[in-house]
Amino acid sequence: MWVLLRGGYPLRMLLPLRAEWMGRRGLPRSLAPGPPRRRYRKEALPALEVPVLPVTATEIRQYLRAHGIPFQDGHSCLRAPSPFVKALELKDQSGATASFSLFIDKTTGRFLCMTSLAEGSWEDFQASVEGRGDGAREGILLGEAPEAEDSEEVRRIWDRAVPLWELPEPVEGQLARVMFGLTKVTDDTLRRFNVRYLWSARSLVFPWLSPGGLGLRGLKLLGAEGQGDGVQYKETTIPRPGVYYNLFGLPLISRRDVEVVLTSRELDSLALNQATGLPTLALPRGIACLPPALLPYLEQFRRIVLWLGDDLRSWEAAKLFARKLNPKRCSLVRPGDQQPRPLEALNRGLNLSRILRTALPAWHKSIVSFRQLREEVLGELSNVEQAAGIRWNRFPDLNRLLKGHRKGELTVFTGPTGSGKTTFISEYALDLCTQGVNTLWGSFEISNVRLARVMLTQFAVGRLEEQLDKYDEWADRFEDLPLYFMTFHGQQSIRTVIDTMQHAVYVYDICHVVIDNLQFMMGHEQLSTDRIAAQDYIVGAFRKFATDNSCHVTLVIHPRKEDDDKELQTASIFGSAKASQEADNVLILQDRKLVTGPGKRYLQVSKNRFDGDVGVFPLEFNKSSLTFSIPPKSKARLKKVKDDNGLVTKKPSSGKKGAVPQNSETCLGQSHHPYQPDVSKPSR
Ligand SMILES: Nc1ncnc2c1ncn2[C@@H]1O[C@H](COP(=O)(O)OP(=O)(O)OP(=O)(O)O)[C@@H](O)[C@H]1O
Repeated sequence: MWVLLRGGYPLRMLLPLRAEWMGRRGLPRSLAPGPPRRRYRKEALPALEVPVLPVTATEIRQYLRAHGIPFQDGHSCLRAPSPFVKALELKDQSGATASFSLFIDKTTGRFLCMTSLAEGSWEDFQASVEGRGDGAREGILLGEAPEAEDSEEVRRIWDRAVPLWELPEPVEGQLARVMFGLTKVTDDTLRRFNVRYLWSARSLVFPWLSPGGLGLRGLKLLGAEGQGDGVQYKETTIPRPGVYYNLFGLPLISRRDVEVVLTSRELDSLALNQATGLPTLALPRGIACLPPALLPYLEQFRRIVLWLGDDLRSWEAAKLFARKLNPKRCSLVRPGDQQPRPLEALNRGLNLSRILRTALPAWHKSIVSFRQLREEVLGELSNVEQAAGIRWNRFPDLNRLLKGHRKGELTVFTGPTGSGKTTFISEYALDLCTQGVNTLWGSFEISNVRLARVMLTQFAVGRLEEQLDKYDEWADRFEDLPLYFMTFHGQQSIRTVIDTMQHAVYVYDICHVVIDNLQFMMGHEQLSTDRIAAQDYIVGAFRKFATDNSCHVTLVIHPRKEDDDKELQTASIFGSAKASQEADNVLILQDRKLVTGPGKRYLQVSKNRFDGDVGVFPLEFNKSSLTFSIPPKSKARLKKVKDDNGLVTKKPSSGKKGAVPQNSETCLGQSHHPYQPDVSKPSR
């Protein structure tokens, strides 16, 4: 009997939020479309103390060759005969292809057998091949997983939902079509994709079906609400988003299809398929992520066109996903006026096939001409606001100075010991995370539990100690944030940390990594020259990582020892000038009072490569919610100082020319928090 599976290497160093400290619903769940996965014994999941090195595609190939296992090199996976098929005595139904039904992810080594649905880590695979499997300890295939906890609810909703044309009141069907922009989508298309409507929730219902179309694994409900002139859509998935892995449209894909169009919404897939007749698939969580667990299902396609949406964020997501899918087989539809998202294109009477023909190859050689870049530049110029990045909800002054949070940048953050660096950076990252920025935390100094407690308090904007009855409500919402933690504590080697970050980018589409703080990667060098050289090397490694992976890295660095009564400057960052040279942004938490301010801390942007705006704004700390916010009607003013070197020139702060008035908005003490994702839910 073949045995599987324990978590693969890097997953052990990454802690998804739900895994340990929130794990009320932490049942093992399968990660890919298809019938329920086979489970392994939970107790077979050992806590790993010694980090195992990640595997490379070359090592996987060498291993397979050394053990006489034939394989085919695919786009993102290697395909090999599945030992699990033989072990389970499953019939090989369609010849050679089915016999090569084991997909091994080239980046992580994780495997999935498409026939038996056995899955596991690279180590599990090796253990199985080498016959090291001691069934009891490693976890024997237990047969079908028990029914998921939500399955009854899924079935109940599905049974109550009906096709749009079967609604008792035809006018309801018409109304729904208008709300969802489906007036041009035919009944036939809706029937093929098995789309229903749940009248009581005024929601469309998209099923998550197994590849054969037989089993029902989950549902996505899409509600629409009129808002002003437009319509606001709201998605609900069962199971919850973190484990909803439905490639919508999969049952309609034939084994012979060699081309597919990926969309970010089910409605777009319907429109595209109807207008072009091409196979289409919708990603389960839109542009938020492309989980590697879905990659085996996309291996058969020689060409993949990504048509994800009509804004810059969709375009950026398409470029990132193409890397994972192998850019050589990907083409991207660029957003533009005449290239809106597919459903809108259908409704506007545009020719969708023609738009698809304009898709640009995702693959670039290392040297490009301006001709290849000109469209990209135009995209940025015509979407200036989006190109400036994601704006903070809680820190409007940061938006004024930095304009937004952009991919691929390195931010260095410093401040005196104990000034509140971790507390501030936690809220700064949380703000972005609640807006869908997939975030990875490396907290080497304080434990993940303590950090998560701070974050949860900031998320709820209040002390939860005194209202434990609200804990679950907040924790449930917090759990759905795309937030992950490295499980490192104390000194770590930079190589291990970068490898783990790399893995997280691949698996969770991480766009923001927070490292608190750099000193924990510097080893134990005693000599100050060694320490400075070590720091330069580490800063260089993070810089390269940010650029290569289009991922923002925020790096906390301690300042050098300075006079207590002096303000910190860019040059006060510990080490050589390398950190501030490599950084795109330098933020300093100053704990000396503003000259004109009320004795509060303030944040200084002392370097901003994006457009050069630098300056300071006051922060007010709220001890019960652990949040920083802007004091209402503060007399303190924002200083805007431009300096070519990125160094701050000290200037008197009040009443100066060029000063920007302080935003008087405040979030504290309000029962309604504009930055909460869903304010109508729990009360405080
Ligand atoms: N502005 C503030 N005023 C008062 N207390 C604060 C403020 N900011 C943070 N704190 C509190 O001070 C303590 C230390 O904060 P934090 O760990 O964020 O500081 P730090 O600068 O990261 O520390 P270190 O230099 O040790 O890394 C925490 O208990 C936090 O709640």
